[in-house]
Amino acid sequence: MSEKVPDTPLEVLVHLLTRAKEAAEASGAVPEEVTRPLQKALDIASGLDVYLETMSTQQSEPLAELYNKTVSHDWDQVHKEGKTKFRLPKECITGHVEGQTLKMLIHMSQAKRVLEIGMFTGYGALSMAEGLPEDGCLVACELEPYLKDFAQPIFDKSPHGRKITVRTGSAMDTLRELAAAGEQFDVVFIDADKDNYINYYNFILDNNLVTLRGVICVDNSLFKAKVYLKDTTDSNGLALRKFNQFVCDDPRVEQVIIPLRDGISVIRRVSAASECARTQSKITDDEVFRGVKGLPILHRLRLDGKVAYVTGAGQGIGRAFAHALGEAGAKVAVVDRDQDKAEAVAKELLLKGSNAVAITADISRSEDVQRMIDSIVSRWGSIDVACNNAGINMNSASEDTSLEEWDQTFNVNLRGTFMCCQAAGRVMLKRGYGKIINTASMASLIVPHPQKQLSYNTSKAGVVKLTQTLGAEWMDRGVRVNCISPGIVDTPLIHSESLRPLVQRWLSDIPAGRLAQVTDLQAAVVYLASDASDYMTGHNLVIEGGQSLW
Ligand SMILES: C[S@@+](CC[C@H](N)C(=O)[O-])C[C@H]1O[C@@H](n2cnc3c(N)ncnc32)[C@H](O)[C@@H]1O
Repeated sequence: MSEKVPDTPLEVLVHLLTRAKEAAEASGAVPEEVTRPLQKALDIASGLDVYLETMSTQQSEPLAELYNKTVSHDWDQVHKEGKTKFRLPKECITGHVEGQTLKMLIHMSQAKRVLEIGMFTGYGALSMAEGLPEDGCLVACELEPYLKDFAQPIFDKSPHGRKITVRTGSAMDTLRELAAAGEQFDVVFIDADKDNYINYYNFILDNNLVTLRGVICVDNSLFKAKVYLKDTTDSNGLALRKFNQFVCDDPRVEQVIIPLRDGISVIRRVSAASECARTQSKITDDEVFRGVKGLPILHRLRLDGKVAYVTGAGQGIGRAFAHALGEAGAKVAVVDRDQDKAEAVAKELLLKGSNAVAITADISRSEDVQRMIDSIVSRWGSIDVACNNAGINMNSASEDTSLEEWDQTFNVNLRGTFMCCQAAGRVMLKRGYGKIINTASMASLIVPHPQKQLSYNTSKAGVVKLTQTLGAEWMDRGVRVNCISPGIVDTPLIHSESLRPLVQRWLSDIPAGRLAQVTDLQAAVVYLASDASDYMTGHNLVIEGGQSLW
């Protein structure tokens, strides 16, 4: 069996230490003070890759199949038969630990679009695709059409394979086509012909192929240590040395070389503002250009560290609101009259990595409302976002509506919402900051029919007026009060026997042609909870698929 050619600085080290140890043993005259540390150095160096392999999360089945198929393939024969232009060494493959690293980077950067330059048999491509969200996509550039046919059947076996599109031909041609089509990527992985690395890199930056907050990763940037060994004559080693220096001197970016396998450079663009200052470009350097507090718009919607509560969060709209606020980074108190439901939703949030607590409270009882506010403040120190969502709906013809129904509806929908606004508002006014979001209803604007719900409609109209009044009164003290008015939401309630026949009737009244899903309302609550909506108060944000327009 031919000896394995060392492929990384560490493998070179192991190779050299092994040779030294063999020479020492053969000579028989090397003292123990030398052979013992030599053996220790060899153990450390030769154990590292094995340890990293063992301790990194195991590869998926399709990746394992891709790896085995690649390393057992006769690439020399394929080349001899003229099926590939170049002789491809199986060592080209990124492999398990590097694949897992790339997948992790994709997760961490929350990338949705990835570009790979140099796919080989697709190990890196599939690893990165595994880290992408369901609607993510990866474009892989590969010179050899043979490799596309090799990889595709295994991509097809993976649920992530459909995210990958392989573009065969010269990578530079593909880059030009992508740039002409205005494509942009969050992560670009350069792993093709080494002497073209600088050209790929410059083309990507000059044509904005990588997004402003994107990352370029470069493989083999240590090139078996040849980038820093003085006696290097190897053309690829010299190309990589030149490339690393070029990137290091490039004021457009920051870079770090991670000494994993044969080296991975991670390169990110520095802010546009400093690039403009450097090039003295004529720009209007204001918050529109830089972003408020330097944040791009999507980051301004984040709620990291904010304390929120949602009433009626045990199901339906409230549950969706609680998830949305948690996903945006807030700590969420999940409040419901039903303890089991509140606990179940709080558990869902905890499972997703949010900080959550369940609180049982009936918001029509003033002592429950105060207890809810006090327990949130004592647990998390304050309240930034109050989502007063709990409500009830009863149907009756107006001439038959009992005072009991009227009082019950108003006690929860309007009196309860007022008590929550007041108790949360007192905490917020003291700090001079807060966001109150009430759930009103499209019924505050129109009279939904044919169902009869006088007390519900009037209570929700009251919620809008409550919102407008508090919004105007508290705005100059830092507390914004807005409400969301959903149309008819598709909840299990709607499918009850009595309401089911009405659904068809409602649908003919909705320009959107469907009922609202609770997920249709989630972005609105995050927007109203975030600093991005700071200039908005007393607003009734109607989300009803156009129903109130007809
Ligand atoms: C090191 S391998 C890539 C390994 C791959 N990233 C992986 O995850 O296993 C380099 C690949 O780049 C391809 N390549 C080389 N020059 C190219 C070019 N000019 N355009 C496109 N692909 C190229 C080669 O055919 C080869 O498959």
